[in-house]
Amino acid sequence: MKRSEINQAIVSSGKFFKQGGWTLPPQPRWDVTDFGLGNFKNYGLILINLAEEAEYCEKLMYAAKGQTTPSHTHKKKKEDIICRTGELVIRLWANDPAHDMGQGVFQMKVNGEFKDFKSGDELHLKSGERVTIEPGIWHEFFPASDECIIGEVSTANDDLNDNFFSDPNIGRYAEIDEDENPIVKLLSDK
Ligand SMILES: O=C[C@@H](O)[C@@H](O)[C@H](O)CO
Repeated sequence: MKRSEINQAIVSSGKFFKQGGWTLPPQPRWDVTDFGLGNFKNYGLILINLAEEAEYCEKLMYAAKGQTTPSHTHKKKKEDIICRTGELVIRLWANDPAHDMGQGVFQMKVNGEFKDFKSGDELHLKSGERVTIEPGIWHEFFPASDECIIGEVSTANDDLNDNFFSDPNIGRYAEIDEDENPIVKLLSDK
């Protein structure tokens, strides 16, 4: 992923956050990723780590229509994914969709109430709605609206060691082609 694309993503998502009244903290901890796939328009996510403590974590995220966060799971982290602005689609599986034949049946909390799901089901979250994802549940998400602000409130976050993707070609952080100077230092920058 080119540094110019990262810079542009920070500027355009920053405008959208501002427009929606989401004031960012001083020195936001930006994390912009194409999941190592080199196709940010289709596989991309912009994250800001708001709180990172040993017990809990909070993130604010942005995705534009067409950008999927590919299927993955966490072994330790339990998280609420919250649609803050726009509409978000989340696909859920009981097992790795690379191997799951759609037999898994499970329950998950949506807006605090248990609902039944089977592997591959899509959940549409409108602004203000949330889903509680238990460790071991596989999920991918993408906006149904042109742009989407997504919240995450979770137990401890460890992006280096607790993200397991279905696609073995995926890496959590982007490989960066330094075609221009960074406008901010990313979490993944040395
Ligand atoms: O589901 C998404 C989240 O867990 C993100 O916080 C994670 O960084 C995506 O790899």
